[in-house]
Amino acid sequence: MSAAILPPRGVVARVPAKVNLELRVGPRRADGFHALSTVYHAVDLTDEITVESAEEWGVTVLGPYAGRVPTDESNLAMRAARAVAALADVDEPVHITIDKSIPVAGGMAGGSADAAGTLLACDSLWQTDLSRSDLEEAAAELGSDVPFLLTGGTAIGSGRGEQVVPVLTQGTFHWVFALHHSGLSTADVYAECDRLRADEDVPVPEPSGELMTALRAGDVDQLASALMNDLEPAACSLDSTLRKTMAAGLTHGALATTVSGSGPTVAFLARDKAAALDLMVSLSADGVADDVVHARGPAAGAHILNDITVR
Ligand SMILES: C[C@@](CO)(OP(=O)(O)O)[C@H](O)COP(=O)(O)OP(=O)(O)OC[C@H]1O[C@@H](n2ccc(N)nc2=O)[C@H](O)[C@@H]1O
Ligand SMILES: Nc1ncnc2c1ncn2[C@@H]1O[C@H](COP(=O)(O)OP(=O)(O)O)[C@@H](O)[C@H]1O
Repeated sequence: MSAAILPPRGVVARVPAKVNLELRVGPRRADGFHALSTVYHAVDLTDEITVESAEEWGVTVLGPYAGRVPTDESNLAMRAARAVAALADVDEPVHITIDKSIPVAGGMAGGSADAAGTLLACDSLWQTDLSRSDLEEAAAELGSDVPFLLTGGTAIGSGRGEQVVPVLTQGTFHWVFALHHSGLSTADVYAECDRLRADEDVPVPEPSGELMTALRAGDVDQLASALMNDLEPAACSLDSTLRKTMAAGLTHGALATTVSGSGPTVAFLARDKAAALDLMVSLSADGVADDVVHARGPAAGAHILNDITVR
């Protein structure tokens, strides 16, 4: 007698953080967003999202950054769960537990990552018949970089960042991230970027060929010379400590540095794992960041780890 196939009581998803290898910011559009050309790169610094059937809707956040994440309806994971319930016409409350390692408001899409992981976990828990494109559309409505976190790997983002095309990447790249727990508001950094470029004629951005060549070849030195982020001056203008952090990493042998997204996380590219670990020790000794972590890219996008079918 085959065991009955029980629907899962809970589902666990893992989702990566991201760094922007290239972030070209165009003019602000009529809808308030900026036209972007960016190259996203997922790294194996991850959050784990557990979604379980419950008597009422709720969110719990675990980990070192828990105190800085809302647990009401504004939580991006809760907004994602509500979105799947509405799309699939489901009325079954869930409790969402976020085991968080991705820094909050750090420029690594931490909240967007949780939204992407929860979209997948709820879709699996409720065994909906939503298509991948249904989930991608829901992701784009939750945030401009949420669709990339469903995809993972390395990809070109355009539009406001929600249009994602994967990019062929050879090899593994070793990164060191210098975290600043103060955080920066993404909207404030974009506004500061506009202020700093007020009298410039800002072109519609296009991806650079040098970066694509470096990624296809897995050439870390060519990648180092291709990193760029138009939001870097704005992030540094709002957080004056970033330039000191960036300089320290270069002094200690990082191949290159860039502010991750809207910051304040500072990303350093290392030649290999040994160089990354040495750089972590030096940066920690310098005291130029609140925390220093090593991560590798590219990493997989949001994916289901397992179903919890315990009754
Ligand atoms: C800056 C980037 C770079 O990848 O990442 P983070 O640093 O946030 O991780 C993204 O553009 C962030 O994406 P995301 O955080 O999803 O932004 P959204 O929630 O869509 O928008 C938040 C706010 O950022 C500004 N915004 C966002 C995207 C965009 N193309 N232009 C903008 O001007 C708008 O003020 C918007 O109200
Ligand atoms: N699940 C979540 N994880 C992190 N931040 C969240 C979450 N839900 C809502 N937020 C709010 O979203 C804001 C931006 O979060 P985050 O995506 O981490 O920033 P960034 O895009 O700079 O990485 C935070 O200030 C936080 O209050």
